[in-house]
Amino acid sequence: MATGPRLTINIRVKRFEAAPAALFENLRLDIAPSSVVALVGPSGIGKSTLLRLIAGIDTAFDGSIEIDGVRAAAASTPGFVFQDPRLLPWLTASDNIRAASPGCSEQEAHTALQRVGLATSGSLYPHQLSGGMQRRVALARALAVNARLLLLDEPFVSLDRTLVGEMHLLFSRLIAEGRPTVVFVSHLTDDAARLADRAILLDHRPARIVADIALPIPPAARDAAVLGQYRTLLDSFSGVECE
Ligand SMILES: Nc1ncnc2c1ncn2[C@@H]1O[C@H](COP(=O)(O)OP(=O)(O)OP(=O)(O)O)[C@@H](O)[C@H]1O
Repeated sequence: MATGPRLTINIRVKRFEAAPAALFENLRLDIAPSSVVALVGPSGIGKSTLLRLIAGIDTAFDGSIEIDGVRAAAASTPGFVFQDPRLLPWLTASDNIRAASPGCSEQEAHTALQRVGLATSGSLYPHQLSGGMQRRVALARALAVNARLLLLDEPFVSLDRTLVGEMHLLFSRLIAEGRPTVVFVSHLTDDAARLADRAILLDHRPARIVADIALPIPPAARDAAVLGQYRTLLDSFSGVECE
């Protein structure tokens, strides 16, 4: 079975020009292959920036980030899911996927859509898709780019409760099937309790890891009692919002 890569993060300094203080200083994080890591922390702490650094989109920092030993900026592009779907309105769902992934055939785009339950929607344009379907296309697009490493920035934000539940199930299934390495940002401990096998809580400025919590029971085996325990555990460290 395919497994995701190892991430080795060693940020000596990350500072935005004109910012009074560094965002990160001496931040070290080793992420094991095929683990699912939730990045949790207050707004503005640097979670999205950390995802962009891992993705190699932002290279303006002192230190190194390696994906299976290869510098992030030179490694295979990860699958990235943004807070909003960012679909091009003039392209069909299938062509949106192909546009993000040069060399992706129609058949491969179809397979990616099939994996997110949209096998019959490839010829529809974004305005013909519901909000939840657009999120699924965005996920299919990320899978087509790189199904081994997924970086997700608040992938469930502004979805209603039913859709969030559906997306949790979809992610759990895809993660169990493909065993990718996943790093996802969320401000809700519920997302981490349901999906992650490790939660990293960031706080302070420069941001520090204030808790590194293992969530060892596989997501499929987490019943209401386990989820309750995990949420309580995560809230006790983070003080962040819980659903
Ligand atoms: N391109 C940029 N130029 C200057 N400052 C930036 C830039 N991107 C982010 N920042 C600043 O870096 C800090 C961290 O931003 P980031 O978006 O990474 O935080 P976050 O933890 O993801 O926040 P949120 O949960 O609100 O999305 C913020 O103070 C933000 O203003």
